[in-house]
Amino acid sequence: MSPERELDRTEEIAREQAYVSTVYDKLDAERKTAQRRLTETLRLTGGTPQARTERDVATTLYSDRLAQLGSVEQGLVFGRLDFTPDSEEETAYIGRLGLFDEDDDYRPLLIDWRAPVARPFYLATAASPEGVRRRRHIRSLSRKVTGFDDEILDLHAADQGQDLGLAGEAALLAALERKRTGEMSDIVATIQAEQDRIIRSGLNGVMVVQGGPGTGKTAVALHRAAYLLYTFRQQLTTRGVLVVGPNSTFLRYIGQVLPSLGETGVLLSTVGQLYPGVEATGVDTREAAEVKGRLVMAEVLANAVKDRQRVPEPVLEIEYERDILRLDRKTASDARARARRSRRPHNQARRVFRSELLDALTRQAARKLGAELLDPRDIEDMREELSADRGVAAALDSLWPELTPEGLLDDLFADRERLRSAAGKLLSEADRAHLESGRDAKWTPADVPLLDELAELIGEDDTEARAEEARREREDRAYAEGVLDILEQDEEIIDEELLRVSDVLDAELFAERQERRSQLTAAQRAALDRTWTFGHVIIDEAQELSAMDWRLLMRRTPNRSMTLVGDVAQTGAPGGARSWGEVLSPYVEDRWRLEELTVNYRTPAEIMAVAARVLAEVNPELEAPVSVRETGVAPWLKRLSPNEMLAELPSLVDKELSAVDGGTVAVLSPAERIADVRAALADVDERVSVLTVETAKGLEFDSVVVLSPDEVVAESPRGLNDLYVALTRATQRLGVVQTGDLVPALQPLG
Ligand SMILES: Nc1ncnc2c1ncn2[C@@H]1O[C@H](COP(=O)(O)OP(=O)(O)OP(=O)(O)O)[C@@H](O)[C@H]1O
Repeated sequence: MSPERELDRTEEIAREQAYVSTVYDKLDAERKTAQRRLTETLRLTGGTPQARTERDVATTLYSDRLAQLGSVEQGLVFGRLDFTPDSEEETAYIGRLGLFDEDDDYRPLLIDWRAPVARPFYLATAASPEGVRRRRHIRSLSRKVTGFDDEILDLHAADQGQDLGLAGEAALLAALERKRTGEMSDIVATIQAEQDRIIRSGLNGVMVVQGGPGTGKTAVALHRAAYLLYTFRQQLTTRGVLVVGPNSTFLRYIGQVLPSLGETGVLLSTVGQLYPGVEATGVDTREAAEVKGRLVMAEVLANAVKDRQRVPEPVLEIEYERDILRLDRKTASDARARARRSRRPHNQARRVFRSELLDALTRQAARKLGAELLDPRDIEDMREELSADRGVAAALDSLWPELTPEGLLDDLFADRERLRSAAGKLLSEADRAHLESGRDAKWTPADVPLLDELAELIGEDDTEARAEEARREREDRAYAEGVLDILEQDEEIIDEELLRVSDVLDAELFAERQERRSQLTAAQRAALDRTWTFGHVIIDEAQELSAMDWRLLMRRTPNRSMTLVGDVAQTGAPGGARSWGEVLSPYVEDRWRLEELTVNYRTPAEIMAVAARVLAEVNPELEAPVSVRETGVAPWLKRLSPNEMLAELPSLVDKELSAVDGGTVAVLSPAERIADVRAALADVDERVSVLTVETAKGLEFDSVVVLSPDEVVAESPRGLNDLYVALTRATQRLGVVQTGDLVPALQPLG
């Protein structure tokens, strides 16, 4: 760069610094105001219940605002748009949130990246500039502007990224070259046009985002959550947004992205965490997980519940008051048919069944005593006595017991006969054997959708609990009103005191109601409530979900406002998706829209060439995404015996660590060898992760070493898909250690 141009740049940086500093000053002022208001609100005490509610709302509001203002510190201002002279727009600065100058007629100082005005920052191209003359990416470190990259959007200007339609190519490449830390970063400054369209797509309906590895599906999904919360805040804050990921390692990896965008009201969860009260820490065998995920399990479970609704074969004798009552098959069958016809879940229909049988037993007992001698009141008393009798209760329970989802599922998998009866022809003997032998003492993630299905089938008999709650509320109110009456009649009590007492009484009732509604955010409440339904659900790595997982998630999204992101070419789960249509048709038929991402931002071209050969073996019709960059570093392959591999791993990993100079390294191993590999790398640097391919899904590392690829392929029916996933985790370097046969697709490496 010539000295003059260098000087110009320095001056330009100083000008940008002055503006950016003004924006930070405004941020500081906003923080101070929010803090002051919060402190003032917290200081207030007493007042009417109405005032207290208002105070609670204000406290939440100011705390949220403070958290939001605190989260946008880094890279607050990252873009600037200059428009053509004939455009009506003025120069606009784009950043992580919107800030306005109240003293200057609310002139925007900074425009939130999600606002419609910011859109040209992501969409404008030389061919379609949208009134933009220049797009500038501002680089900064803490509050200091360190540089900028300009793009002049006129047709004569060179547009290097034209082939792939990249916006802000220099800033994008700088972001992609950055060393990975083990936590995903946001991409607000460099969102690309094809991604922007998906992020800002409307709230309603089911949208599927299909894209190969590294195309930014996860990034897009999270930015979409932030966009939807910004644009449809009213609608979404009450019901909340759920983001589902494949496992907790993945959730930790993405956990910081939304907070860094100032959004904390999103529940991140795996399917296995969506059944409150159950921690699914067990592990299924691959085969057991596959069987548990099949759609027929819904029928098997429905049968299992029906099997617990029995009738006597042929007569049940019940001892009652030194006599014997007889319950025959026909009476019980009629009662069962009536209870089932009520279409209520098992525990609620149980009431109908019991009531029918108590009627029958009362008639029988009355006949024995000579029914003509009894009046209706005697008969009613007799029914109550029968209902309270332990022997009778036990007999009725033996026919139609109260069930819990956990109890029933445990019994089903532990009892060969029960399972055989419920499965009928739906499961083969081998399938059933997988369910029995694959049992873990702990619940597994694949059990969770089964428990959820059972919770629907079994239901909860909350008649008494609800009646009790209503009674308590009535009593409290009556008591409060009674006391107030007394106080009003007592002339000795002065008005002020009367007011105070009435406040306390009402406040007590109010507090009780509040306790139930609670001050938690929608996301927090949703996490505690199995029957919660969300305003929008985003599912990442959606191709991995089983049919039973889908049933659970669809129950949580009755409005079908969903974003599903995934790649059917990366499906590793044996029960995972082969096509999106197949997965969705039971729920929305063909009413879903497909968006595709085509550019790979993660994996350099050299590595992608290797991965693409594996993909061609999976299915020659599938196309690998196009890499956005090259590194000039060829992937390496080493042939070693298994023992040599374990011995050499520490030094191989050390070499990779120094090659990525402060970046991250992953060693991806077949599941069979993972324990040995972990032991061999026990003392290694914390930037090294040792993982199976399954747990590496969705993650990325600067360098990846794949061990024994032939075993990865052999380990599962979708082994080639797994190998494809493994090879595409790298952002810079790839190595392969071969211990057995060479996988044909990797031949050119050797
Ligand atoms: N527009 C962008 N600007 C900067 N970085 C980006 C952009 N899009 C994607 N990336 C980066 O590319 C990498 C891959 O993105 P992401 O993990 O979202 O891809 P993915 O499609 O979910 O991949 P996979 O299916 O392999 O898990 C991440 O590091 C992400 O930050």
